Amino acid sequence: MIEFSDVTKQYPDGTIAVDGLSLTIESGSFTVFVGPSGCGKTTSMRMINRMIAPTSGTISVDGKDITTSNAVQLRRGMGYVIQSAGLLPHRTVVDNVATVPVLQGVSRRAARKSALEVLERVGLDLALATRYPAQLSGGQQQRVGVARALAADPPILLMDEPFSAVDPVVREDLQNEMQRLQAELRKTIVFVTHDIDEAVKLGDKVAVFGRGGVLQQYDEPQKVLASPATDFVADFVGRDRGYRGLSFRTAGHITLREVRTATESRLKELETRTGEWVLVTSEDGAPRGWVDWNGTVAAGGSLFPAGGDLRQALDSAISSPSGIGVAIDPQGKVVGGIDAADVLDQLARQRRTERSAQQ
Ligand SMILES: Nc1ncnc2c1ncn2[C@@H]1O[C@H](COP(=O)(O)OP(=O)(O)OP(=O)(O)O)[C@@H](O)[C@H]1O
Repeated sequence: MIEFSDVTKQYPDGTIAVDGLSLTIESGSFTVFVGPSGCGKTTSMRMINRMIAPTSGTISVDGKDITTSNAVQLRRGMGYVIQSAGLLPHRTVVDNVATVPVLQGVSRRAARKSALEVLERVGLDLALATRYPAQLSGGQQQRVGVARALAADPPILLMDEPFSAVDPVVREDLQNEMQRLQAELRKTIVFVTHDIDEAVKLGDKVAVFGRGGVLQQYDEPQKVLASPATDFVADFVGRDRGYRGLSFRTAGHITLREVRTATESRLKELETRTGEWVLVTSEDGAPRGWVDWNGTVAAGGSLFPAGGDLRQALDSAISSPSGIGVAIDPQGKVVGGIDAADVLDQLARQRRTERSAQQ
């Protein structure tokens, strides 16, 4: 457990970066510090591993005031990942990951062996292990950065905007990987971002910081979206918060619609009525796109993993040229369709149930 008690940081030039922060971070939880630039997220995070000292207040880890531990010792229990990955340019990937264990006295051979295991765990192709950082893409470098932070198996992981510098597709991959890893490892993670979407996706809890380093709200992400504590939070989470909130609601109860399908090889024989769309699939049932009643082929929209959330369901419907979202099973085969009205009905039903449970 990490505990901030009335922590303030004022820099020598008078800037108050963090103002009276009190916050408890449970062990094994994924906590995201989010807020606009300059609101004290990084300063707060760096006070946890004593890279920055508070002006007043105390921070404790597992009940122990961190100023009573040796800073080097303290940092051994905390992996640290930064935006630029921060890899050593003249060391290979595997040696970058092995660095900290070697410094801690593990033999080079044993450290390399476990470095390869960690690299595999973060989803890096092991063929890249003998490359130098400059020979990797930004996304691959970030995976190595995460592997390096995990190499000494620290209970706490501090991550400062780790995925900000990569493109949105790679970023989503890295976020998914992080969720998978955390389900496996259950570290205490503190993650800084200015992206509210990233925060609500990854966080068990989200701490929204405002101007002057004042904590505005510390809550589960769905609560931050549904009931912003201040105007600042409402403004920061933005107009799409209703749509974002759908990602916390299951679409598992929606009955899928039947969708007319045709394999690519049978397209020529297809007869359709006006207004009818047919979903084109591969021979093994994976969706390929849609064809309309004139025989015009259109690319498909996003796919809805059956049993997923309402946001995925709605997005699949509204991004589909036919208006019908395509639901797929874990093998990627089409299992049915979903339209936007089904999603809105389900939302209304869930809300009614919640309201009657509250009464
Ligand atoms: N060494 C320093 N000296 C003086 N002021 C500083 C110093 N480091 C940060 N600040 C100021 O403290 C405030 C908080 O900065 P901090 O980096 O913690 O914010 P942040 O929320 O992490 O921002 P960003 O998302 O831009 O990194 C800002 O006003 C910043 O300019």
